[in-house]
Amino acid sequence: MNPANLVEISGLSISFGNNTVIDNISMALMQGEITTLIGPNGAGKTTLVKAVLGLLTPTEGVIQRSATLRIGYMPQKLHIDTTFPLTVERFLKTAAFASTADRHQALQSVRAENLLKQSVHSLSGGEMQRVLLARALLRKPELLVLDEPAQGVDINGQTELYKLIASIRDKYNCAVLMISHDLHLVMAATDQVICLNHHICCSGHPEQVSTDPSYIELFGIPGAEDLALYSHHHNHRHDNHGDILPLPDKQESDHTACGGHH
Ligand SMILES: Nc1ncnc2c1ncn2[C@@H]1O[C@H](COP(=O)(O)OP(=O)(O)OP(=O)(O)O)[C@@H](O)[C@H]1O
Repeated sequence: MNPANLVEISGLSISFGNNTVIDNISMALMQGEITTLIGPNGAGKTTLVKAVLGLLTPTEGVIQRSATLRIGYMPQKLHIDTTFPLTVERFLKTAAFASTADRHQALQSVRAENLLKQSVHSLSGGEMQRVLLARALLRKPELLVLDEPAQGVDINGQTELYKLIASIRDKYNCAVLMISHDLHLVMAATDQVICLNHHICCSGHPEQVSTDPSYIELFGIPGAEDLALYSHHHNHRHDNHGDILPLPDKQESDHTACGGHH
């Protein structure tokens, strides 16, 4: 394993019965780098994240983690019984073992110190996400895993949240692996984008991915035709289920192909 990597994935496939959800994926997560997983519903993003967390066993392939890797995980949603009175402070106490100073520091890192005594039930979408992020930070993670961190947050709050995630990466020098549906919002705060549709359709810096034909095919950016597309060799296309089909002919391949790394 390369010592610069915290996690190294090679040839990973995960199937549920006959359904291959992750198909021969290789990638690495590096210290200090933000990796964003992007892909349509059902593409396998959460499955891949669960495998990285060690919650799912690979059907094929290997996931290597650095020996003492500490992971902080922020779930997509947390359902808390509304009849159960719970302040942010108590909520954070239920997470990892942490001192009062640690809790204050974590809340400070997400700019939510003022919420300490507030009920979790009265938080806005954006505030709740910050508290969940603070909770993930209590473990002093080397790898922070975030499943759609901006879900339920209004558009201004989303931009703020992604900036916050980038500042947390700077402060903790941790790796970040996050799932997002919105590349243009995360662009400024991402080093590596992996466009997933069971296999890796394309990957690289966000600018590169956002102009990749396979990304445009999946997400249909308005006005994509006006973008200067960078071209590369396409060797397949997808049907509506994301399954791989051979290219029908050369002309059609420009708009239906999924190229990039395999
Ligand atoms: N434990 C499981 N057993 C059987 N099928 C599963 C299981 N977990 C996930 N799947 C299936 O795997 C596919 C990928 O699911 P996954 O949740 O990884 O997708 P996703 O990319 O995160 O989707 P979304 O964007 O909708 O959250 C789906 O078709 C799902 O039904």
